[in-house]
Amino acid sequence: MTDTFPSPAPQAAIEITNLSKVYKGGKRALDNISLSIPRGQIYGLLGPNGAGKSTTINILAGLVNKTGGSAKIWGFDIDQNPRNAKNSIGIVPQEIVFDPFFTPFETLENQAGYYGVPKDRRRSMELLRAVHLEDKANAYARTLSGGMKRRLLVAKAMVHSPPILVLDEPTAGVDVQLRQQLWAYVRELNRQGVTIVLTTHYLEEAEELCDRIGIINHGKLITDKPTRELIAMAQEKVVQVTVDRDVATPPADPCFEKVELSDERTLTITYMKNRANAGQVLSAVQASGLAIVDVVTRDPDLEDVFLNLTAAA
Ligand SMILES: Nc1ncnc2c1ncn2[C@@H]1O[C@H](COP(=O)(O)OP(=O)(O)OP(=O)(O)O)[C@@H](O)[C@H]1O
Repeated sequence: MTDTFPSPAPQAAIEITNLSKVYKGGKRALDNISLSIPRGQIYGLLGPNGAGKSTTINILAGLVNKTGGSAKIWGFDIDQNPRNAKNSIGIVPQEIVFDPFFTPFETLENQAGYYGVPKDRRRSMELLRAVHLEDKANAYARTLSGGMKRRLLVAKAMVHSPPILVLDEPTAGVDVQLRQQLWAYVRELNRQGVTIVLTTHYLEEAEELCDRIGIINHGKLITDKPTRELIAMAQEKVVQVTVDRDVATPPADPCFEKVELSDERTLTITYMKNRANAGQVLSAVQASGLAIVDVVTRDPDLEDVFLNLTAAA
């Protein structure tokens, strides 16, 4: 598939430089964002409600006019080369919008026509199969469930075989099983060389899927790092220690950030990994006269990082 993509094949699939957006009425939705999304990755754009994620994507889609900065899609500047920029990207919007009187097959054929894909190069049935809608090919779109409509939107975004697929909150309202199917397809596209950009509220989803994550808050990019590095930034660690007898008052120690009694014999201790390590924490428990029977640790996850970063910004 990759060799059918438009050239040049740049290092960055998307390059955003000092991008700003002030809406009519004065709302500054994006404040000087610079971001480079590497080719071939699954990139997650995260942020709380109203952070500016959809604004960023809508600028790339040509649906919202930026008020400052520039953006390149697959090396094509969205102002200087809008046609090639548009042909290089497929966008799955947050809102479900279809003409309800067309069937899924017709919807894809119409979209292919819009992009000027010749009839012999169209892949409508193949795409419907890929998103598990083959048996609905000739049903009216209005009879599809919400999850089916969303999968049809993904197929619709891929009719012109773009090298970049952007999904704006693709799994909102999609049940767990369909979500898994959707991600399996997205992963498959990525394996075929398609760069994926997605926005999501589901941190677990981003953590599981994305190679790299950018976090936007109040229109500013507050971090942009490989997922693993981001998770390593979480400083809070939690260790649960089961001891050999009932405890009335939990022990105190300077290396504990917080200590709670989860039950009579279980201490839940939070410590900062830049200031203490598990060995020190356990020694402190033993030094208080308690013998340790069991230890369970919990690794920090993206949620910890996200909360820390968005609270600090
Ligand atoms: N057409 C508009 N006119 C004025 N303000 C807008 C418009 N669209 C969005 N905004 C504002 O710009 C800010 C960013 O909105 P945006 O939709 O980009 O955020 P988001 O990160 O996608 O949020 P969500 O996850 O809720 O979709 C918000 O404060 C929003 O209210």
